[in-house]
Amino acid sequence: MLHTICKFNSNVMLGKLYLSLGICVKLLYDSKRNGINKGQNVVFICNKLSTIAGNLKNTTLLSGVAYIFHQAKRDVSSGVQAKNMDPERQFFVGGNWKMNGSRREIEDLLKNLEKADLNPEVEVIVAPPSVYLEFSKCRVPKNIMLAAQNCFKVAKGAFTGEISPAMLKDIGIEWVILGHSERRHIFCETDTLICEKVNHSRSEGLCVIACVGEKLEEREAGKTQEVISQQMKSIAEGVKDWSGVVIAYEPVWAIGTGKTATPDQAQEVHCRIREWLKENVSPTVAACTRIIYGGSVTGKNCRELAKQCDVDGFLVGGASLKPEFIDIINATKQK
Ligand SMILES: O=C[C@H](O)COP(=O)(O)O
Repeated sequence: MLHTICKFNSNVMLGKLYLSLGICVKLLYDSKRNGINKGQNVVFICNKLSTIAGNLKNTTLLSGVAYIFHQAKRDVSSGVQAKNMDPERQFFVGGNWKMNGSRREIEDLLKNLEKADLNPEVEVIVAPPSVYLEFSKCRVPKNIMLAAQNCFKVAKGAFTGEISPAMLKDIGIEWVILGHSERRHIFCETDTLICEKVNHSRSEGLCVIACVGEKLEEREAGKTQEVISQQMKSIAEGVKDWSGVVIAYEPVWAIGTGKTATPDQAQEVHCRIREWLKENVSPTVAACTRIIYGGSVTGKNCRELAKQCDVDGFLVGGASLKPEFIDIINATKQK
């Protein structure tokens, strides 16, 4: 896609070429950082270029931008967008450290990740306890991003013990986990509150890993689909721009229990979540949104789970504190 957009004609001046290439690379980088997948890149870059072109005064730069804009638009109308809408979703692995770790342990975990041979095609985040986010920010390897494990629904105020998306952004954090079952069931967070948190986080520019999942009794009562649909509905009500949202399916009965969902069970629910997105949001969002699995993922079971066509990664708890986290990150490499 980048190749297509940057296809210059030989009579474009070298200066314009470099300036324009620089903008393309920057925009592509921004689109990746924002969690935008290949399918959305052309549209994203078109929109950004039109904004830049609208604001620029430098005529040389403007002509370079206009040229790329023209090329990008032409490619969109000639079907490049449609081709890239194939669900090529970048594999995503998150490590949720929950309420674990000390400065020393976190330093070791990050050093081990830095030394590891991680598949560069996988997007990796780790979520330390909030008190260690800034400490981790100074030590996290460049190829890994940080997430908070929670945040509140407003920017500031009298909310003792809470942290806001604005505060997370202020210290350079780009992701947050919301709606985790431990927040739902131990801290009694409702769908309404989760919706408000998702909405506020997205509006502040934080990317969100939004969790859904049924309890054992709900599964046994045949209510999995109903529960997941309700949770998806409240999350979706808080999302206008899906480019920075990852959905984590975490069956509550599989979290920290050693009872992993079978690959078929995971695939069945992931497929239904994608169908839900298709019917209730849009086919594009359904095709581009990563749906990751969480619940007793280990170095041993990750490869079979990763083979499922709608499993786009993992949210890992216990095993993210162990060396096997590296095998989980590399699950697709070892297929
Ligand atoms: O956020 C992660 C999930 O709660 C999974 O935890 P677990 O891998 O320890 O089962």
